Amino acid sequence: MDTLTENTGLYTDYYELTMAQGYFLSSKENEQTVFDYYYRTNPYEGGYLIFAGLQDLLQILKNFSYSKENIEFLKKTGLKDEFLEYLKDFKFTATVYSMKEGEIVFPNEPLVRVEGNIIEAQLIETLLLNYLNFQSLIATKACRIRNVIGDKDFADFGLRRAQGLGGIHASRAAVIGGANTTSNVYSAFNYEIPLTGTQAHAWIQSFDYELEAFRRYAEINPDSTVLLVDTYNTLKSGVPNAIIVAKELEAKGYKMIGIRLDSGDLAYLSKKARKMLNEAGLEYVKIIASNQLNEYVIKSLNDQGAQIDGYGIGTELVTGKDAGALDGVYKLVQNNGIPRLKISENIEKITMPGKKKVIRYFDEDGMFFRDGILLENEESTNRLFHPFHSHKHTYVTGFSSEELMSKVMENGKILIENQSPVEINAYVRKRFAQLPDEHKRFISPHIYKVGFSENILSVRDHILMDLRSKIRE
Ligand SMILES: Nc1ncnc2c1ncn2[C@@H]1O[C@H](COP(=O)(O)OP(=O)(O)OP(=O)(O)O)[C@@H](O)[C@H]1O
Ligand SMILES: O=P(O)(O)OC[C@H]1O[C@H](OP(=O)(O)OP(=O)(O)O)[C@H](O)[C@@H]1O
Ligand SMILES: O=C(O)c1cccnc1
Repeated sequence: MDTLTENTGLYTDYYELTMAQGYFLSSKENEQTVFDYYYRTNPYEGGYLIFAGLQDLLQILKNFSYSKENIEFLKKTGLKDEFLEYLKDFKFTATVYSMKEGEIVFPNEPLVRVEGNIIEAQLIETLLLNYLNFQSLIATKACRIRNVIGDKDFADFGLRRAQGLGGIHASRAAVIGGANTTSNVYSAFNYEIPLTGTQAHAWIQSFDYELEAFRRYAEINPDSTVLLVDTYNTLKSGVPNAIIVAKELEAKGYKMIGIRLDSGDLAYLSKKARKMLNEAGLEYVKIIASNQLNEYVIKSLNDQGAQIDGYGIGTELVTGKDAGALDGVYKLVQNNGIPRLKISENIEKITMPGKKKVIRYFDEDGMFFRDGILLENEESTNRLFHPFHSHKHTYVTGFSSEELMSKVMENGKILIENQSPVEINAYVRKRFAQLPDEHKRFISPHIYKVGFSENILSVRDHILMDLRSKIRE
């Protein structure tokens, strides 16, 4: 499910429409085209990406069409009647191949391949990038955070600081990457995510006494009480009052869930609060921390021996700080059966032509070893090569392997089962356990190697030679 359910064809940049019109008026509308989606640089200076956003994307592609009002609007923008007539009955019917949502992926490998007529494949560029780039960025941030949180609770608190409506997708992606719950009611409803909530300072401020505010909250929510203890003085007022209320709950047969620390030195305060709670026989009361947290602060809190059982994380999670955006791109790699490429001044930006498949090779312990990019019709390869330095290569004969992309949409029909973000996260966890630790570290992670088959490089080099000779002519 998603927020946009019908006539989603305007979710695009205008140049996609002007190109589509151009293809149509040049009688190219039946040309069969292949586009690849991939990205070039891991966000957060990290060593991997969690691929996310696929299910939302497929849903919106199913509804990629134009209403009467849409067509009237497009007419005013200057698009021609003949093309608008074509758009009136437009439906997205291309075939889509993709990595599984939640797959751990690496730069320069195709994550999604779209095969269709040139108009439909072109028109969805912006939408595909908008969905996959953002959710993958946030899922990756969440995975990095989960990596330092271990098995403790991790709630997404981000909606208030998210980039507008992006917050709805951010909460979904946060759970795919590793958050257990969200405070975002809309996303919880839309995507079946477990919902949690404590209370803000306003609740406590609205009463004359902190104790009165705590008591009232516990009376109304006896089996889900988490008390925010830092409104006046965490150790002198908040924690002692929370202990009184926890004891009162105990007398009524309930167990208070926890307290929340939202300012100050979280290591110091959590240790002191733990001691006070334990001395009162409240070992079961959890300490939740929030306040501008990220993977680095949490790692430092771990190093300091902080006594924190769960985290609420907002701003840094849902804005993908400090990456801002994922540089995913969507490039034409084949037209009417002919592999195509794009040359660039920047050698890294030369595209890989043709229909390709991605094979993951595993070492004898089942850990990721290499990813290989082969031509789609290649059965296997013995060696994987660096894209530009052919002396750098690896033998992959004898390694167990898995093909990573499969068909997920055909003729407007979604071919995969709908999964909740929590279910997708189960796959992330399974795969993350197979990623060697050296790719997970925050500082200078080891680069995971993605190699190419000899055949694919030879196709590329032939086209390059051909293009260069044309430029010289
Ligand atoms: N022991 C600690 N070690 C490392 N970082 C910490 C520790 N305790 C808190 N932090 C982090 O330091 C930052 C403190 O920020 P800041 O000074 O703005 O908060 P505050 O003054 O305690 O609270 P606020 O401004 O929200 O009332 C937060 O990002 C917090 O997560
Ligand atoms: O810090 P984040 O990771 O974004 O987590 C969300 C923050 O939102 C709430 O604060 P609020 O909006 O009341 O502002 P505050 O920072 O003044 O507490 C909550 O108490 C967290 O501190
Ligand atoms: O439930 C909470 O405690 C919460 C939710 C959003 C932001 N800050 C806190």
